[in-house]
Amino acid sequence: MMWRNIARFSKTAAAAGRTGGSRRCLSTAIPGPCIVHKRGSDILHDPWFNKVIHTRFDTGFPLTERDRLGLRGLLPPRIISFEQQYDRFIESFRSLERNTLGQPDNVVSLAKWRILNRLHDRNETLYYRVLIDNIKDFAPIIYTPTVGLVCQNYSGLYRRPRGMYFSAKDKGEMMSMIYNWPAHQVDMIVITDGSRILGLGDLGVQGIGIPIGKLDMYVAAAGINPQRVLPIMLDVGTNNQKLLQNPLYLGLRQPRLEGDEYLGIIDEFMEAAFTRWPKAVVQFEDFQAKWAFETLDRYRKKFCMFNDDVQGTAGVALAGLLGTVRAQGRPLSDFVNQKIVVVGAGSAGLGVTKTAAQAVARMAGISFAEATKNFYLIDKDGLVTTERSKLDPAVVPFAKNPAEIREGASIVEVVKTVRPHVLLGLSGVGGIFNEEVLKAMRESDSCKPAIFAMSNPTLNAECTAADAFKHAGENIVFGSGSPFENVQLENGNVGHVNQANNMYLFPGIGLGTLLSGARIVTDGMLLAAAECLASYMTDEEVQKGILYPSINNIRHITAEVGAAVLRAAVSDDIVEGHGDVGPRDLSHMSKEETVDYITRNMWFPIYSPLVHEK
Ligand SMILES: NC(=O)c1ccc[n+]([C@@H]2O[C@H](COP(=O)([O-])OP(=O)(O)OC[C@H]3O[C@@H](n4cnc5c(N)ncnc54)[C@H](O)[C@@H]3O)[C@@H](O)[C@H]2O)c1
Ligand SMILES: O=C(O)C[C@H](O)C(=O)O
Ligand SMILES: [Mg+2]
Repeated sequence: MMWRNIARFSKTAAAAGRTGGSRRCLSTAIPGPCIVHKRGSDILHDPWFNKVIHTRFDTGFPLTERDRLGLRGLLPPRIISFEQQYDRFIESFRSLERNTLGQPDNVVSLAKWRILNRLHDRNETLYYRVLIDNIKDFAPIIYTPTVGLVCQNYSGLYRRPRGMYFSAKDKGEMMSMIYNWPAHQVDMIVITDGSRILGLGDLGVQGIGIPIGKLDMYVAAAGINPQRVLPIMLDVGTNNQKLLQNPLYLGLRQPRLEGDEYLGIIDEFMEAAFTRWPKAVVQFEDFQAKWAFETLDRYRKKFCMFNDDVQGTAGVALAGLLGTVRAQGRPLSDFVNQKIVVVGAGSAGLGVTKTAAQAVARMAGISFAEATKNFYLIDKDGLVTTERSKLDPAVVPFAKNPAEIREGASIVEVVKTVRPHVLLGLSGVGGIFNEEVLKAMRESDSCKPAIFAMSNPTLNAECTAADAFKHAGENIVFGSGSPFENVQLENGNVGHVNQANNMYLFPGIGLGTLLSGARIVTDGMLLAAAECLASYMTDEEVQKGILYPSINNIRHITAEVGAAVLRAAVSDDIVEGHGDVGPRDLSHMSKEETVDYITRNMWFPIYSPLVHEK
């Protein structure tokens, strides 16, 4: 049963195999050799080359390889295949599930994270293979929601260093420090300063779990070679008093740097990273809103970077919003008439609202100011109106006339007055879409009201899926940032849960950018990614309330998104090519050829014969 899964993916491996000479350990149907500069026990301690499963000593090194690499005698004689190792790991995972039945959710989630992390530490090939083949089961462990718990308990969990740390104490040293990273080539960097980890707030240096989890998704979804990813923690201090007082806290014990001092640290890191790896793509992740916007503005024309919370989330939400129009059985052009209430005006909420209003402006051929008419923005002080003092300039276009609804109106007041088609939460406040709010959505002007509770992790979701269907009605469309089970409805139907998470876009944005060799990430590339996701589902699926593909198809959707991003980069005339594939080659590729090019460049985990070279 388990093995059938692998066989299916082996076909993908074959399809993804012919990638030219630029990568040494690429997957092929018959795997080519992998050059290794180590021998003997050094190989066994390197998770990239190691073929030993972590829970037992069963080893995948054949005898010839043991001879070649000086391993003979260092391992017990029995040899088992990759497939047997795979099955053994899954068996031990399932037995852990059985043994922890009935224990508290947090305990079970962390136990599952530990067993996967141990495999990650010991044998990357097997780790990524089980992750790819079982992405639906394992994404909630290595990514949202468990990754939040891991960050909260970070000091006691990580057994091996992973990623790089640049702290305020490293000022002036970063250009040389960056050369301490052992890999010669880096393709994808995910960086955080730990200031807004999911909806959990400032977790300081413990936020490193987020770049690690995002990069695991890059490997699983986009086939980025795991030897070429780099998680980064910029430690500029923390304002979390509990952490500052915790003797076990591993980060700098000082309040966060602000102003020019803060920017000086990030500037120095960016210069260092792009000096060593000029072709890398940098993803900013989980920065508090003011720095998310400021750094995006500061770097987006200068470096190849994007902010996932602002831009990735906006694209996924826009695809979801367009999907809700289709779910109502209305033409897409009706999007311009949808009334949308967004709760949360931070990096994600504002990014979504702005992008959706831009889409309305484009579709209706009206100005951005006119397009903001149907959007209502609510933050911690309630509805934003022009009466609000000290309005953030980015919020100004969305501020309502207080004569229409009062300044600071609550969510329920706004929902009752506006009767919106969509209620979308990016507030980080768990349960804020309470029974009263959800019941008010029954009076929506839409025949299929949409509720998006996009905050992470699960406890921070604005409502649960079950509550949404129970209180707002069985005809709603539902999306959440963290996974929930589908809901069995009283009318006999299934209430479908969509995971409205930026994981559907960031891997394709990163991969398409990388393989195009684009100098920067343009609005056109981001829009192409969102449009690709929006058109991915069939009308039939959308009518059932299924707005996004199953996570089991994440590699396929990522290839499509990556191709759309690449083609938009070609249209924007900013591509420099990748490896042997130049800008002219890219511009001559048809849509299908681009998808094929992207797919062939996805790394796939299989054991390669190791050949020693001095
Ligand atoms: N699903 C996804 O793909 C995705 C992507 C990005 C962010 N998120 C989630 O969105 C949440 C917010 O992220 P962010 O970066 O925008 O954070 P942020 O801190 O920048 O913004 C939070 C916003 O919520 C508002 N808010 C706080 N309490 C509120 C309340 N009681 N009522 C109404 N509004 C309130 C704040 O005023 C602020 O405008 C987090 O939980 C994050 O995990 C999800
Ligand atoms: O990390 C996620 O799951 C999505 C998003 O980037 C977030 O910050 O919540
Ligand atoms: Mg994020």
